[in-house]
Amino acid sequence: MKTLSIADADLAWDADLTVLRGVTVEARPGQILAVTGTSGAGKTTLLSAMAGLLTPARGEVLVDGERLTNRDQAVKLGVVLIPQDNGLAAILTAAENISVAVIATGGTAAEARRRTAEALEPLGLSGQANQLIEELSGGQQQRTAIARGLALQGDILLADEITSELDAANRQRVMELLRAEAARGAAVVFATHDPEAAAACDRELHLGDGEAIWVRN
Ligand SMILES: Nc1ncnc2c1ncn2[C@@H]1O[C@H](COP(=O)(O)OP(=O)(O)OP(=O)(O)O)[C@@H](O)[C@H]1O
Repeated sequence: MKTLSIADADLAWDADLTVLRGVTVEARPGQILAVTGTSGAGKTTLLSAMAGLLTPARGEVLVDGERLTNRDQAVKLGVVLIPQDNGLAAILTAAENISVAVIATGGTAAEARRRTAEALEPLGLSGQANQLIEELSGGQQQRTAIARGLALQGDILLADEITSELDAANRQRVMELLRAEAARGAAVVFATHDPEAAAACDRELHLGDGEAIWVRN
C-alpha cells in the first residue's frame, strides 16, 4: 500500500490566484484523513492536486516518492477519486458505470461483474444496478459514485464531499465503508463539511484563509 505526501506546496488554478499556500500533508495507509473547511476553502483544490488533476504552482505531490504529473499516471499508481459532482455517465446504468471503470483499470469482465455486485450491495443499490443514472435520485447517484470508487480497490482513495446528499443512515454506512477501505490498507482522504464525520476520522486537516492547519495529526 502507498503513502501520498505533499511538502510545502502552493496550489492554484490560475497563476494570479493561489488557493492554498505552504500545504504540507501526508495520507498514510490504514488511516482516514479528514479535510475540512468552509465552502470555497480549497478542499476540492487539494484533492484535485492529490488526484493528479492539478499540478502545484510550487512543490510537488508524491505517491511513494514518485512525483505526480497527470491523472492517467495517478490512476496507474492506484489513486482513486470519487468526485464531488459524481462524474457518472448519465446514459449508462449504475452497473455499467462501475464495470467500465473496473475494466479500464485492468480488471477482467468476470472481475468487473463480481466487484460491481459487491460494491453496489452494501450501498443498498442492488435493485438499481440496471437503471440508468439519469433515472436515479441524487442520493442514489452519489451512492453509485461511491460504489464505483470502492470497486476500484485503490491504494489511495480520495472522497470529495461524498455524503452531502445522503440521509443519516447512509452517511453512517459510508463512514463504515471508508473505514473498511482503510482496514484493507488504503490511505483514505475524505473532504467534508460535516464535523461529526470529521470526528470519526483518524486525523483532520483544516483549510481556511488560504492555509492548511492540522487540527489532529
Ligand atoms: N476545476 C476548477 N477550475 C478552476 N477553479 C477551480 C476549480 N475547482 C475549484 N476552483 C476554485 O478554487 C477555489 C477553491 O474552491 P474549492 O472547490 O477547492 O473549495 P471547496 O472547499 O471544495 O468548496 P465546496 O465545499 O464549496 O466544494 C474557488 O475559488 C474555486 O472557484
